[in-house]
Amino acid sequence: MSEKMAFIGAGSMAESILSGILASEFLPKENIMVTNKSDFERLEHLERQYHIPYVEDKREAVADARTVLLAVKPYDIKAAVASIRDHLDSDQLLISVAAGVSTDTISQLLGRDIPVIRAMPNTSAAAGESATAVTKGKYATGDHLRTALHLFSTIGTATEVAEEDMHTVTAIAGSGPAYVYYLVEAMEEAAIQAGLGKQTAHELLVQTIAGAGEMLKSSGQDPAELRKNITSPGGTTQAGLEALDKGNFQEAVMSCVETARERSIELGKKL
Ligand SMILES: NC(=O)C1=CN([C@@H]2O[C@H](COP(=O)(O)OP(=O)(O)OC[C@H]3O[C@@H](n4cnc5c(N)ncnc54)[C@H](O)[C@@H]3O)[C@@H](O)[C@H]2O)C=CC1
Ligand SMILES: O=C(O)[C@@H]1CCC=N1
Repeated sequence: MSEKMAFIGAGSMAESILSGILASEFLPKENIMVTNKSDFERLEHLERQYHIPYVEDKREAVADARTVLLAVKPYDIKAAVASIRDHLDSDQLLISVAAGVSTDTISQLLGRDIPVIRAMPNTSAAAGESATAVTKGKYATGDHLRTALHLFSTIGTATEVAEEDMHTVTAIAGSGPAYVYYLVEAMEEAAIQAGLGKQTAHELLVQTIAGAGEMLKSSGQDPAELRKNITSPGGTTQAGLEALDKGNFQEAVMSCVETARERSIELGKKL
């Protein structure tokens, strides 16, 4: 079996993962095949951008692949699995990144004992900085799990979680980057309204977020401690945090995570 990898679905998550894989040199571009449903513009974009040959015939794409990565929307999973099911063997590994969709559901759709791993990466994979959680289905072995952990560790961190925790993981880590970007958008807007140039505001915020992330990673301090180190009594930070509290910041964020988690559960049930 070659080390080839086939992508079923050529959208933003597929692009983030494959660009991360290429940058990390986990696989050369010749070993990656990408298919899509009907949007050939996406395939042409990937070919132009990453020189990845696209394949229109799914049989051709999966026949040769050791790993098949399913990166279609949850509502397209049924059709996508149906289109590859007959071309898969039990010595191949199917990895799904679809939000909410359980490994049992995928196994049922496959109707065969193909090993399945469910993964939840995020788009920071493109920068080698995804926080990916993985869980294994009933036909997947420890070796399959290690293969998936290895693959995702080339594009960030990779952690095994229990399948029941995947909805929570999706809410905080899969969707998480979007909440950070939303915060940055709001801070940028406030700075611009106060008269700061857009570019200056943007550059300061990018480094502020990256620096805070680095402190969370490397300081050994928890977030509350790091926050307290910045908050002088009666100072600017305290004033700002009090305004956030007035706007029920914590409740809003907790409701954001809980609502995203519930949506993940719904997406899995809708199939
Ligand atoms: N975008 C993100 O940040 C993340 C997305 N995910 C999951 O990744 C999956 C894909 O999401 P996106 O890339 O954002 O969606 P997208 O809409 O950008 O891409 C999905 C692609 O799948 C293709 N497709 C649909 N049906 C197909 C079929 N039967 N065969 C082959 N290709 C087919 C579509 O043409 C499209 O290009 C979703 O299930 C999502 O839950 C997981 C983690 C993060
Ligand atoms: O919004 C979504 O449904 C997907 C799953 C996690 C991030 N994007």
